[in-house]
Amino acid sequence: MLVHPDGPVLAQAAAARLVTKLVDVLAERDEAHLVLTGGTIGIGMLAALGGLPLREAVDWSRVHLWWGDERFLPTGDPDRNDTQAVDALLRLLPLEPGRVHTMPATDGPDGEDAEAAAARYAGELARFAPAGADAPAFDVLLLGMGPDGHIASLFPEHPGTRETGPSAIAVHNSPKPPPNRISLTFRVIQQAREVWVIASGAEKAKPAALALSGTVDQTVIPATGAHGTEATLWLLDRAGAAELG
Ligand SMILES: O=C(O)[C@H](O)[C@@H](O)[C@H](O)[C@H](O)COP(=O)(O)O
Repeated sequence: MLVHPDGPVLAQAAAARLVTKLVDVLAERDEAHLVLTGGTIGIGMLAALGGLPLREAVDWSRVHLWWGDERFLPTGDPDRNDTQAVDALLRLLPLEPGRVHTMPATDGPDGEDAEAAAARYAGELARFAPAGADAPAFDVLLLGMGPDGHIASLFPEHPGTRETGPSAIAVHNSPKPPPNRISLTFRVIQQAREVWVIASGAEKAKPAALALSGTVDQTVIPATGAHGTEATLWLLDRAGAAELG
């Protein structure tokens, strides 16, 4: 766990860490798989990366971008996580369009059918999966965390937290607007090599402490289920870490 003084410093430090990590991954492998998150600090981190000249150290054309969750809205809607990511950073990067795997929108081939859209995304994940798997082993999977302890669009006590089958699911009646979303499931999140939870602010202190205590089920505090196969990193600011023992 790393604790930084405040949200802006946290965003800068996480951005610098991500650049270094991607450079390391690309030195070892032809391609890197990175999962982005929405939310204030998640997008703040991307904006910080946009301001870092060091971002040019990464060969972005070899980076696959995925999303941990998406607000199921039309393409270009300002509330979509991908729209915010493009505005904050992606428009500045020399990405390979075929490696930018946005989640479907309500004006896509499946229209408003979130189940079909989630199944379509599951198919996309499977296309890039190693033999025997149905999703890539993501090098870094970024997650914001809500004040209720949710990660991606897996909300406390919601059916999605019990889903063990598909890699991507439709989520309805989300307590955080908009009500319809698409999310990766715990199973796929937990197949990532590294999971980084990034959280800032006093309202995150309690769920962070509960999740890190290891005493609460992931169906109750979903952030408990945020872990990777090689590393799990919590990146917090002082306010977010205030209730840790
Ligand atoms: O669609 C979203 O909003 C997210 O992807 C969500 O999981 C987010 O990361 C957390 O809710 C934290 O958001 P804040 O940083 O804004 O609290």
